[in-house]
Amino acid sequence: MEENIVSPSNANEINQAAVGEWKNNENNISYNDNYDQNVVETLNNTTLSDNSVFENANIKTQENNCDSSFNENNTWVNQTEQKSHFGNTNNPGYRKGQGRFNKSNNGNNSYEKSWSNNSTSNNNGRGRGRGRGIIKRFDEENESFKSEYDSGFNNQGDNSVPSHRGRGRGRGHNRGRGGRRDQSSGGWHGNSEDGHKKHENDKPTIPKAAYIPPDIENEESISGIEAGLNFDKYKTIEVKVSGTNPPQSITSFNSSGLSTILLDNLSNCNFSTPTPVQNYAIPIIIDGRDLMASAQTGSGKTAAYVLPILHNLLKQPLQLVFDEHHCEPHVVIIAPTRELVAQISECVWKFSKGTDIKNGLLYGGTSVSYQKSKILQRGVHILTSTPGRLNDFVEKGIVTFSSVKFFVLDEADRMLDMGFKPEIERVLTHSTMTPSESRQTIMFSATFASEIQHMATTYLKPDYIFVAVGEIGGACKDVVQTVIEVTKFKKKNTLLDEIKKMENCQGTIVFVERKKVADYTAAYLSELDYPTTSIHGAREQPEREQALRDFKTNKMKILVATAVAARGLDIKGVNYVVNFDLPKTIDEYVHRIGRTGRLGNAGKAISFFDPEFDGLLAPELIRILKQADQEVPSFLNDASERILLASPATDDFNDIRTNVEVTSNLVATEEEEEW
Ligand SMILES: Nc1ncnc2c1ncn2[C@@H]1O[C@H](COP(=O)(O)OP(=O)(O)OP(=O)(O)O)[C@@H](O)[C@H]1O
Repeated sequence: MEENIVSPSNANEINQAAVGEWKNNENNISYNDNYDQNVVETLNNTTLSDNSVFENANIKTQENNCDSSFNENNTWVNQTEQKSHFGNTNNPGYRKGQGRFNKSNNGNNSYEKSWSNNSTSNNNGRGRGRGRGIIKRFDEENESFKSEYDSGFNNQGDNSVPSHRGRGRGRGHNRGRGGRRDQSSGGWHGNSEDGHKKHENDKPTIPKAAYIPPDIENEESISGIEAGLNFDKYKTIEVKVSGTNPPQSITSFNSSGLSTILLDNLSNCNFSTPTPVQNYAIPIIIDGRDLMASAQTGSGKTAAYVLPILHNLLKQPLQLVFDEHHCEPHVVIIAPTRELVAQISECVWKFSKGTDIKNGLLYGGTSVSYQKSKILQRGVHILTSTPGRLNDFVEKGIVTFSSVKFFVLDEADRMLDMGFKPEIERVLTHSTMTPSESRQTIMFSATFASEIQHMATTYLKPDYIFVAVGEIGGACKDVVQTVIEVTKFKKKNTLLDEIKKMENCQGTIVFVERKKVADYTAAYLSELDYPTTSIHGAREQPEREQALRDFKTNKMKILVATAVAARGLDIKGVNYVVNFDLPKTIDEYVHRIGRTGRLGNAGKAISFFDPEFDGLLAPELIRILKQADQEVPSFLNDASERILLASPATDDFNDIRTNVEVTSNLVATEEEEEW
């Protein structure tokens, strides 16, 4: 099928779904969230699949399914299931909902005032219906397809996000404002009449647009965060190294032995002093050892593996292996989200500048044919990818692994948890993959639960080195953490209060659990004149990237995000992280609040704790607060006591191996070295 190419310039024109249930009683706008907490766990246990199917599929949307019976054989579902490697459909996640509408975003990628109860804005869309059925939906947080138990309908005219329909009939709960926002009139257009007719008559087929992301413009556009006042405090963090004969750590880039061209690039990027994780990881990787490393968020883990890998490639140049049909990268880096893959690839780009090293990237939501032609045009030494897209290319024989010398898992614990593990296993057990003895396997994360470490050892050589900078899974101490007790119905007002208290809300990320709450919250804040955008898995890729760009360039002050933005994203000037909804796991909390307070800069995290829903997190939250020398509010202690009565706290952990040598603070000081 021909791809419908969308370039960044017209990316904004794609509409996106925003779902939620609104009540607008004149001046009192409220949101009715029928969120069933229990379904989240189910959703987390769903299958992995490949996002690129999107691009190969003709997606049929059903518009405004008012009072209609829904097509059970959703085209999208069928397209998905035809792909046998998308595997397990036995484990559907179910999400309950009631009638709801989709609301498209406008062309500015923001949520401008748009839904005021204004009779002149033709704001009279009606949606009724209560359909239920198991449907397949792509979940970009997990880059996977999920089956969902969904009711409700799409009250939107030309939504390019596939609609999801099960059987349905009867009355729904939407009122008014569904539909597409027409830029020409600036209002919401309820389009139930039109939509209904189209649904009955022609069921339009909307080809999936294939997006070509913009190339990196220059170093300036991807420049990293500048070191903050607390950068020097990194020196005081305890570092534990375990494993036999670890190489001596370095104390400066100049004495690291890194190639001159890398040193030049480092200096161009204003990297003057290595961070602790760089002090340790660089010599270990240069020395050819496998490595599992944990260090706090924002402490330079990416450069800690990119630099020594580049160094080794430069020291022993490897011929590019490719032809018009396939290529064999020497380095494969896998990360969980698309934006993170792009960011890592930018890091490779800036440090390999001036060398012959070829760098490619693959991620979902973008044109398959474009990415294919990019990597086959000239071959790649280093390929950075999300797992789903990589496996798609592997299945098609476009990428094989016979030449792999380095295999890197960034956010390794996430890559090895239930969600991504099958995808990673598929790569590592691929018939062409070089055996672990013939490659270096490298894993990094700020969090590394011991069960994940156990799993990870399967892929590492037995003599791998383990480096722990500070407490594994600990929060960055430069983030001041505040926890506020608030019930779910008061969160919206509390958020507003907190934003008003900020001197300047520029650089605020608000994390929510659900995509529709992300859209609702972004719309709500925009309505109150706080320029806000959102990033989540139901947004089209161009919109996601535009949202990030708008936030990075301060066009938007606030970014409302789901888990897609929790890990790895390195954005300058993030001053606040607000956990509007707390995540389900403490590791996720650590990653989220780590979007601020990076590289020695100060940051602030505010979390809304709803005792009804967040109680289970209380003991771990207290542990993290204490570890980071933060105040523990009494309500949290109370909540924790209730939980601990049921289950005792877990111990701290380190390297899971008990039979290896452990060295603490192995780093030589500058003085020692000079001496
Ligand atoms: N030695 C250094 N000197 C100056 N800047 C650095 C140095 N190391 C890393 N940085 C910058 O610090 C920022 C954080 O780095 P990076 O994103 O690699 O952190 P991380 O540890 O991977 O964080 P996370 O756990 O959130 O993924 C980036 O902007 C990077 O360019």
